Amino acid sequence: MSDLAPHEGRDPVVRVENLEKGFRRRDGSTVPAIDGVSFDVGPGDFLVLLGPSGCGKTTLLRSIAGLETPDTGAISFDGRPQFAGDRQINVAPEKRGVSMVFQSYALWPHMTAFSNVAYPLESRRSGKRNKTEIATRVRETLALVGIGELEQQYVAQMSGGQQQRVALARALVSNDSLVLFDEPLSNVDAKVREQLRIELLALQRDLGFAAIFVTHDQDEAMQLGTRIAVLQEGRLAQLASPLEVYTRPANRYVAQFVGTMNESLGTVTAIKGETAEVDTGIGTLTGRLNGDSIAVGDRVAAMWRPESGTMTNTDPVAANRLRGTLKASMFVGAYTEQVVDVAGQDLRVQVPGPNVLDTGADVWVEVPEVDLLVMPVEDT
Ligand SMILES: Nc1ncnc2c1ncn2[C@@H]1O[C@H](COP(=O)(O)OP(=O)(O)OP(=O)(O)O)[C@@H](O)[C@H]1O
Repeated sequence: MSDLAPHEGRDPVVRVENLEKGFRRRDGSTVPAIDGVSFDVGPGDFLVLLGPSGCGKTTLLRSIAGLETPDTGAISFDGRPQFAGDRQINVAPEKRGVSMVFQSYALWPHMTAFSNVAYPLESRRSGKRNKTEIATRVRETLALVGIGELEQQYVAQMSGGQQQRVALARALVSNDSLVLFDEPLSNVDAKVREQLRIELLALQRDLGFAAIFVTHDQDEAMQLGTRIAVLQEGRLAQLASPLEVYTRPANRYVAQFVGTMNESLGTVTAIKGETAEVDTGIGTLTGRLNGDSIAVGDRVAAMWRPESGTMTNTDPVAANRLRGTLKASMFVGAYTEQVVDVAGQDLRVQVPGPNVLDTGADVWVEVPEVDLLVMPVEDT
């Protein structure tokens, strides 16, 4: 899959073309960590690379930073080649003019916040700035990420959240047009993580840099990304807006990985226009075709999201009525997550407010046709 598009006459901030990178295993086999990936990142884009462990996110990000050398393909920044396999071009990381924030912070613990943040300016562009200019810029940046008062504190004496703010300041201090993030929020607790996400988005919008952000956390991807690239064994399974990835997943792998899906496997018994009827172990389900070339007799997955279903104790009239027993009810605050046993399969339904039915009650689950996706099963 490719996502190269013209950007109104100007070069994209990042262009990745047909990138490939394999790692040799001890047994002599090769793992294709990046397998023919192409995409553009425009000015101000926030691209999230999402996927499970081992799908190639970090290798792709490190290749863009210049910390990993791809086998073939090309990477350019603003039209300037950084890597070109066929032309032996491979610009050194420190010459690429990008900043990176790591999961491990990668700070010097026995140096102050100020010294850590000043480092890129002193090492990379010392010729252009004098000491006073550097100090002003460092202080501005520390204030920007909310730790102006900690400038003389040693990093080793800071909380995880404060250290990650120092790492963020160090990435922003050079004012690069591209900042790369490798799971930067996974070592801080849930509340701090949430706060840092909000601040990061505001900073990115205000400063206007393009971001590429690696995560395996689909909530984080949905919250941060202007676009999400879902990776599957080194390939791009889908690259689209969070809304599109959620409502029109490109395949079953994406549907299963992003958000929660109820899934019943079955066989197509009829197709009418964009709608298919599927014979499943829990009854006949009707939904939207989500995939090319699905035919009668094909093995498919009927999938729908917990918030698309409704649960009642009276027989509904519409299609996709499923009779079951309320197995569990979990009040989560904004909604109640219901688990309904339908012919031995646990289905999840989210209903607003608290539950009014007793566990063990006979219930009906109803799913609108438009919210049920019929997907091929052979492509995962
Ligand atoms: N230095 C290496 N030597 C050999 N194999 C490697 C090396 N680095 C990565 N791999 C392999 O390449 C594949 C992609 O790894 P990568 O770290 O990019 O995945 P990831 O999606 O970032 O995973 P995680 O979320 O766990 O960091 C995996 O199969 C991994 O085992």
